[in-house]
Amino acid sequence: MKAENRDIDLSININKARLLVVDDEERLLTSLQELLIANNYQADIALGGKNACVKLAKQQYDLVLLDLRMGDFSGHQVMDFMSERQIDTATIVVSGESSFSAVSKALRRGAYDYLKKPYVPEELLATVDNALQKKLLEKAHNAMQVRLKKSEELHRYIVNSSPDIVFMLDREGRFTFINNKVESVLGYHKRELLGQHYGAIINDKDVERASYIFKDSEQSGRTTRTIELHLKSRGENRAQRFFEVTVFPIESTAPGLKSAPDSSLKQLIGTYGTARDITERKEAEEFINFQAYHDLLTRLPNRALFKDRLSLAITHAKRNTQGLAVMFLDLDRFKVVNDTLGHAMGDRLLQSVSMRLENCLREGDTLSRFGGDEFTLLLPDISSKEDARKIARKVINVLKEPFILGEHEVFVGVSVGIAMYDEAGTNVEQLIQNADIAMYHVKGRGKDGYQFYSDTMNVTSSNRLKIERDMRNALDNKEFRVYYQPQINAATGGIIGVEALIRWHHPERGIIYPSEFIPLAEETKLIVDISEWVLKTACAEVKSWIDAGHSDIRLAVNFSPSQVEHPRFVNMLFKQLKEYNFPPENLEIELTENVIMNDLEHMIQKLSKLADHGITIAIDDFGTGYSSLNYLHKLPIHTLKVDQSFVHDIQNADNEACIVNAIVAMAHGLKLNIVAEGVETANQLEYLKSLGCHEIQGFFFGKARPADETILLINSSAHSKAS
Ligand SMILES: Nc1nc2c(ncn2[C@@H]2O[C@@H]3COP(=O)(O)O[C@H]4[C@@H](O)[C@H](n5cnc6c(=O)[nH]c(N)nc65)O[C@@H]4COP(=O)(O)O[C@H]3[C@H]2O)c(=O)[nH]1
Repeated sequence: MKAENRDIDLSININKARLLVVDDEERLLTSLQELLIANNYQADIALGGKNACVKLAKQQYDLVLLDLRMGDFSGHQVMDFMSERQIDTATIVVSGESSFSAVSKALRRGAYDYLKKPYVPEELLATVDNALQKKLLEKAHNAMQVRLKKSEELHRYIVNSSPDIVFMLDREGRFTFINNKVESVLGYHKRELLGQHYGAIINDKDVERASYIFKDSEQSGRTTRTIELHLKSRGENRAQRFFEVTVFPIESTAPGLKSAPDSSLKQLIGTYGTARDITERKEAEEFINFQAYHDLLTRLPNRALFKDRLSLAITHAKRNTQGLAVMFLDLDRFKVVNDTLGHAMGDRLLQSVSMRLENCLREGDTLSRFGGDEFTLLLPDISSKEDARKIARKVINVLKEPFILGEHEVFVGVSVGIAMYDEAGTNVEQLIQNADIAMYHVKGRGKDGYQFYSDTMNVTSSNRLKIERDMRNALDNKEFRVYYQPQINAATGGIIGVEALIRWHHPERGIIYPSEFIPLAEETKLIVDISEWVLKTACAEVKSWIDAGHSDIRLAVNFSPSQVEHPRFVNMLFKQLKEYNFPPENLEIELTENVIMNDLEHMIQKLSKLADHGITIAIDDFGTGYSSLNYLHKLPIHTLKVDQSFVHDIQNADNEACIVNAIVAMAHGLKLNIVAEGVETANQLEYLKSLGCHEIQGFFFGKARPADETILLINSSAHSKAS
């Protein structure tokens, strides 16, 4: 209560009120002063108008009893003085003057009352009391007005400086109030919105949701409702701002609002609401969400999102008895780019690869970056292997084209493993893992290409683990053997060399061929130990044949990618040759094109060292992989081995358009030795001979055999040559 009245000047204690009596008649002055003092007022006197002005200027009075007609300075002049100086003191005119004009002049100047001399003391006292009461009320009223104004200003300030848009709507949804915030946040002037329907500022796609919430809040009574909406704004860069809008209904009984005719009845008269700009928060949330499910470099879905989509696709495929394919993609030469051109270029390459891949996919396919240079591809609704094959080829071809990174032109290949639902798995993990296994089979041969997962790749991980364990033991248990396939001089039919091919004599499964375990050995890096063993064994066995008189016999050995990529590859090889005293010129190492292209610069150095020591180098499976002429002349290569798929294409001796023609012609042009692999028929042999291909390998002359059988063959070949 005290606080409330603080602004009201209640200084007029009527009994203690300070009065000024002004008259030019001294006697009258003192009698009036005495009367007032006797009635508990404080009363000063001023003799004449001028004296009154001096006193009024110095002292604040609650009431002036003022004579009008005074010689020096009239009562009217005193009143003018008061109004000029804004001296807000109540005035009662006590005068003998009773002309209408004098009285009305005094009242016009703000006199409270008029008392004609001579007056009755009671009448004067009553008039004084009355004027003081009136002045007190007036003061209280003024103070209340000031407080009200301040309070209104404060509320206006609070509402307008709210961080939110604050608004009120009438029952029809038209703005009846909106704060200034709407101008800075949405760019509207509030005048243009008042009277407009709220729908005018709601983004079209949100209008329906909004109408539900606004209606609902009216219908359900008191409930506060919150909704997130896009509001339309002025200026293009703000077009997509997001707001959290909270609304609740206003009832007729709400404080400060006009009551309904029947005030006992609560009626809804509109809606009150706030709209908070949550664009930044939304964007941050979206970014966090995006980050959780995407790879930030390529902006592709990440592993988690891929698995999620695959899981949905599997459910869909099950329900609709449809197929789907999962592809596991691994870039073949990414490491080289990253190591030689730096990570920034590596990143650019990954971005370009993603873009190319995305461009060859359909809507509904999911491409994800699985990590590093690995990508996975989900192709829903694929029912035939043929369709999957087409896409795999497309993917391979699209990445075969060179990538321009700054001033560099780089080539990357891709190895693609494919797992078809439900043949290669029925759940997310199986399909991804089997596509990965299939990809390793492609990698194992060091070439870009694709391969479908098949059961022979050893389906389950427990199976993989078993093979891995068995493979580790196989070396200790001496279960590996080196078989030798003869390489024949087509003109003479004599054996000029042998290719060492590993076989695994598994105690339970019998002979296992390299295609079944080499990829896993490559994946687990066991290949290094196995290859070392093959080289040692073959060197030892073939050396014994050389020592037995077959001094020209050539030993061709396959080298795996991880073996060749090893930094000490050259030294290790020399060490082994030395250990078995194996003549380097009798050794030919077989590498696939992609092994070479994986790290061309280092490969040039490494192979040059080998060639300097007399070791010959053959490109295996020529024509299936990278097939770029560009590198051939940079490398010390001696032999091209035509891949057996091209040899199989030779149907008869007048076959004209086959690829073999081109490869042989090219090898001749580059003065390279050429070995045709996989020769199975006389027709093929004849045709190759006619092209000038003089070294032949294939079942036509014999499969790979154990060492003891091979030396017999060599002996007999040498014998027939001699005879
Ligand atoms: N259909 C048909 N096939 C023929 C014919 N002539 C030869 N072959 C087979 O073709 C493959 C030729 O070897 P490759 O291309 O180097 O391909 C080899 C090679 O890349 C890899 N490999 C074999 N031994 C080793 C090894 O000791 N170390 C490494 N790193 N890889 C090896 O495994 C692959 C497969 O070896 P194999 O199963 O022994 O299969 C051998 C051979 O048995 C023919 O007339 N018709």
